[in-house]
Amino acid sequence: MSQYEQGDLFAAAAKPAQAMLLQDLTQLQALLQRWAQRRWLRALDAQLPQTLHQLATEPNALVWLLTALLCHQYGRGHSCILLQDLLDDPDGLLSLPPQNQFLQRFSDRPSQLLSGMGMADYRQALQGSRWLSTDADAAPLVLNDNRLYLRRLYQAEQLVKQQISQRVAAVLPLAPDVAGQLNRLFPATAHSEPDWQKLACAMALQRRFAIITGGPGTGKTTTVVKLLALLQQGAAGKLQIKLAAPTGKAAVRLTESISGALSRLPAELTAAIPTEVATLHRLLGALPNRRSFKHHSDNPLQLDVLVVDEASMVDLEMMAALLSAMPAKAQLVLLGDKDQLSSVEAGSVLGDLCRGADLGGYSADTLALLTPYSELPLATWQGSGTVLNQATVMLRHSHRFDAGSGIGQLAAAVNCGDTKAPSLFSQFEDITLLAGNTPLALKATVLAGYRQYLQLMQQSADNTQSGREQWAGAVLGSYSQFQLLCALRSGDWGVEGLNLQIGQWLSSAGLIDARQHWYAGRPVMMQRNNYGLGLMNGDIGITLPDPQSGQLRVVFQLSDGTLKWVLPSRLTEVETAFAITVHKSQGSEFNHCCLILPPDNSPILSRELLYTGITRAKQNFTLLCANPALLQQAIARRVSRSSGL
Ligand SMILES: Nc1ncnc2c1ncn2[C@@H]1O[C@H](COP(=O)(O)OP(=O)(O)OP(=O)(O)O)[C@@H](O)[C@H]1O
Repeated sequence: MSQYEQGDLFAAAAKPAQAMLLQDLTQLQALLQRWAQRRWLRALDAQLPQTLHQLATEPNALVWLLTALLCHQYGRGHSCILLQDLLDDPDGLLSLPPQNQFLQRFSDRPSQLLSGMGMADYRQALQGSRWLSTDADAAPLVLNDNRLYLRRLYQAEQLVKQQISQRVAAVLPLAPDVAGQLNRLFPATAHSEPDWQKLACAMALQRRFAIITGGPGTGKTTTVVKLLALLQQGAAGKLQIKLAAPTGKAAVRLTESISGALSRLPAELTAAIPTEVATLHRLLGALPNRRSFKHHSDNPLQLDVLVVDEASMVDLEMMAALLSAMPAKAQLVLLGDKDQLSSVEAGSVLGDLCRGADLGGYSADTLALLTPYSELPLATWQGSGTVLNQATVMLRHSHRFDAGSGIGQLAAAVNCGDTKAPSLFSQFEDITLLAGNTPLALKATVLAGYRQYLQLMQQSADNTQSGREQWAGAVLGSYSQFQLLCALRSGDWGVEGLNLQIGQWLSSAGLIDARQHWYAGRPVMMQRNNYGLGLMNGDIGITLPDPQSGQLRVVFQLSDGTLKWVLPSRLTEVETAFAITVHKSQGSEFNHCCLILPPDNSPILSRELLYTGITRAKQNFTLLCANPALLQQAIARRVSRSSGL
């Protein structure tokens, strides 16, 4: 009999009923089922302890509970549970009860169940468990420094740490005339700040791993193109350079922006730089129905330099797969905006890697690498930053948004937690706040936003191949002018409710006929990667009547710019995309973005969510918000994901 069953663990517990529950597996299982029925946990979370128990019996109910909670946290994007956080604020950490139920009173909240527990209780329970990995035994849980992991995630985190440390340790030699070349590509300016683009280039030239982070329009692509030109010039032969992005949509965007950046450089510098961008899954060679890839440490990628854009969307396991497939001598450059929401899957890798990047935190050695290329002294950026700070440069000046741009000002104010940000709406024309009567305002906004592409769709295309492609391309282009974003998935204010409502409004306006599940004009978003079709999670297509056959097809734009026509019946995992979550909008930009916030407070409303939503807009941003007080609360709230990076 374990100590739990003897009851001494709960001797000091204030709530005997909860203590009983943690001594009795049957009662605990019933509790997990109850939480799953309330949709507090996924069925998978409640089931995992049972599945593990069948493989290796575990009599301790506390271990069962921690395992189910760990799986729940993994589903919410956390790589691990910090046991101290679980002790301090279980309900807040676990978001149980969840966002839409948190105002109700429940007597079986985690805080009540776990009250009276201490760190020693957790450690004692876990260390006695067969589910905990030891040096000799690869079990499913890992306890490291009071962080509890699923072993897969722990291994991925270790691999990322180890690989990056190794890559950052080496300093690569520079070509003799690199200072002159950098000066030609980055002419001196009268700015009072160092030229961070030039310094990012100087840093990445000398490292096998570098991160160039910055907000929208800060010149990440411009800088990386110059970097690639310099690397190629300094190389003995032609370099194998590859470009990648986490989603198809992000790949299309990078292709466009790389082509734009190349056109601004002299042709002799750009000849060897590719414009073709692969998704990470394709680059690594995803294997059907498997987590592993064709390329890994024993079969590395064949390349000299890899640039990965939109790195904030790369989750921990993908980053581990990518790093292990990198040839030891090759250079990896990550581009991304560290302040955006993290990946949908577990991990907040870019955010974690860039922690402290705002301050520089450069060691004397790193400053010695950068100083020869800076017109201004860099002493204020010296510090005792992490190993990763030594490979990271943050671009700080947006060249896309000038001082007259409300989008740029609003994004910056939200990002630094300035609660006066809402006052900017009255000062700029490109940002609009619609507070108060939200349904009416929403209806007017989406009808105006989606009318144009639907009317274009109704103009028939000619029957020729080129006529069909031109028409479909124009409809897709027109769709991307406007997008409604929301914070939640379920409920009236989530994607589910909003898509239904918008479908009805557009039908009443005669713009679509939504009586069938598939109808002309229905925009859909892929919810999973479909390698057979070459479509990735997050890709948006539009259902169109094929002018040649008259049948409905869903048309997607691929990363090389071509269109793919797919039979609707082949698309099983798609959702209507009149409204999409901010999470799913990452990697995309729209001329006009409208973000709608729910009327009630919710932990999901955060600074990162607002910032990511605002920065999806290129020309106009509208915020629909029934309760403006929520805006202040969202700006003040930060997302934090547990990880050991
Ligand atoms: N140093 C600079 N001086 C003037 N204009 C610049 C400079 N750097 C970049 N730009 C311009 O700013 C715009 C945005 O640059 P770029 O696309 O490189 O930024 P980005 O950070 O990659 O943007 P995104 O947020 O879309 O990823 C481009 O029009 C580019 O020409």
